[in-house]
Amino acid sequence: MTRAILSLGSNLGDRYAYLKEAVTQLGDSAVLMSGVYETPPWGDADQPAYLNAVVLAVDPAADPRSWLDRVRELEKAAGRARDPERRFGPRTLDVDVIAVWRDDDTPVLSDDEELTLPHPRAHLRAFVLKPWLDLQPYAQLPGHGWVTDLLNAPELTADANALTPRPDLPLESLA
Ligand SMILES: Nc1ncnc2c1ncn2[C@@H]1O[C@H](COP(=O)(O)OP(=O)(O)OP(=O)(O)O)[C@@H](O)[C@H]1O
Ligand SMILES: Nc1nc2c(c(=O)[nH]1)N=C(CO)CN2
Repeated sequence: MTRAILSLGSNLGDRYAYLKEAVTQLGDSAVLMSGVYETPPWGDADQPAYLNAVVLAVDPAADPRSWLDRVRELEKAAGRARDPERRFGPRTLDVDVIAVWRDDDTPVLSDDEELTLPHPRAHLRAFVLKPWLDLQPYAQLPGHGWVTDLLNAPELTADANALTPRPDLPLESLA
């Protein structure tokens, strides 16, 4: 059994519908959903604002690799509309595997290009860290320490302050 923190993002089309559909497809494995946040684009400024959220997913049958297979399926179902020339460009749905833990709570570490764990840019992204804290105030990002310390780092202050909670767009009731 493994549990995973997954991050969801969308900035094209009906953004909320894409997030809801992803949670619905995760089904019983989606155990906890964060609030949804409206977030300015990170990494490539010339695109619309994103909706972002984080999900704690648990599955007795999932090995680390199967989380990657699942997120690819979710992105495929959302049409994966994105420009291959723009690495951090707009997309209907982006689902990243942020970190995975085994049953005994040990984190899965991987430097495989296909599945790097923890996600190599998670510690730089307020749009991942802030929603994650909603779910787990004492969360630690393996190899990087407390999520709250990462979010409060001076380099992330501007990004953290620019996140807007969207309580009008709940995901909790969908699982
Ligand atoms: N932890 C991870 N979660 C999701 N994909 C990963 C991870 N580690 C490596 N990858 C690989 O990254 C590839 C590109 O993924 P994706 O299209 O989501 O990247 P991106 O959205 O452009 O950038 P980012 O991963 O920084 O959000 C995927 O095909 C996948 O195999
Ligand atoms: N705010 C925000 N910015 C992004 C996001 C995202 O989910 N939210 N995803 C990206 C894909 O790599 C690039 N930039």
